[in-house]
Amino acid sequence: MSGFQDRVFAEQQETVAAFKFDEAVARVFPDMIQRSVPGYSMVVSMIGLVADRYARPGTNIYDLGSSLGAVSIAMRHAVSHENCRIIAIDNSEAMTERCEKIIAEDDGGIPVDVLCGDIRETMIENASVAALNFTLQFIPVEDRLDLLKSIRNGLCSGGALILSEKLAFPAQHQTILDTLYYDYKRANGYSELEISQKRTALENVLVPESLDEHRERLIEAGFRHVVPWYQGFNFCSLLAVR
Ligand SMILES: Nc1ncnc2c1ncn2[C@@H]1O[C@H](C[S@+](CC[C@H]([NH3+])C(=O)[O-])CC(=O)[O-])[C@@H](O)[C@H]1O
Ligand SMILES: O=C(O)C(=O)Cc1ccccc1
Repeated sequence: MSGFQDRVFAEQQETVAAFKFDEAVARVFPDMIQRSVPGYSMVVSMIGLVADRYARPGTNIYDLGSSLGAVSIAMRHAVSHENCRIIAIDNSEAMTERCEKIIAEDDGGIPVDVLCGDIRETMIENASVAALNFTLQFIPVEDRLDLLKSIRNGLCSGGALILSEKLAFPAQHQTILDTLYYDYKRANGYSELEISQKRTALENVLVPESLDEHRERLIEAGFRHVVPWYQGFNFCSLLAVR
């Protein structure tokens, strides 16, 4: 994967525009996400492991909001079942163009289709596994339930959704976790200016919700079990089983 350093918010901007997954972000994305999401690499590789447990032969495996395809690559190396197909979808052309090339250079066994499109308009079918790895947080809150229902309806019985998100907490815990999260960013080389400009850019774009809100919505969408399996500061990952 490309080795460009994330300097997207390094220079003072007169007005900070809303965060977009454009060319500038896609170019530095591996560095940006690695330095911005505690436990990102581990979560991605664990998704491979979880996918192999829930995948069924002859089914589809969805990577929703795939960015550069890190989750698709982890899954295609970890899943051992016959005749599976991975479908990686993202609505950023800058991401899917790069993702196509990265997937083409990877030697994993399972075919991966990279599609540029909106996951809210994508038909999920014959699926045993779906991953929303830090994607649902960018979907407008009012659209989240319908998306989860469409995933649930496309999953076979016993199929799994892996949902990773930045979480919101009650005020006192939020303060503690925000402090630790900014420490994490600083420890990864981000300046105060970068931290503050990115925070502004993400306002109303990345909208975190509480663990209870996620749990309740997943149950309302028809998932039987919701199991939190990872938390690093304010980031978590849940396994929801149909
Ligand atoms: N409506 C939408 N339809 C399709 N894609 C969307 C939509 N909205 C946002 N996206 C896409 O969701 C991705 C979210 S990043 C996922 C990381 C990846 N999963 C990873 O494991 O590396 C998370 C982050 O950057 O924190 C971006 O590529 C958006 O273009
Ligand atoms: O940087 C942040 O504040 C985040 O919440 C994580 C992130 C990572 C990559 C793109 C957008 C947000």
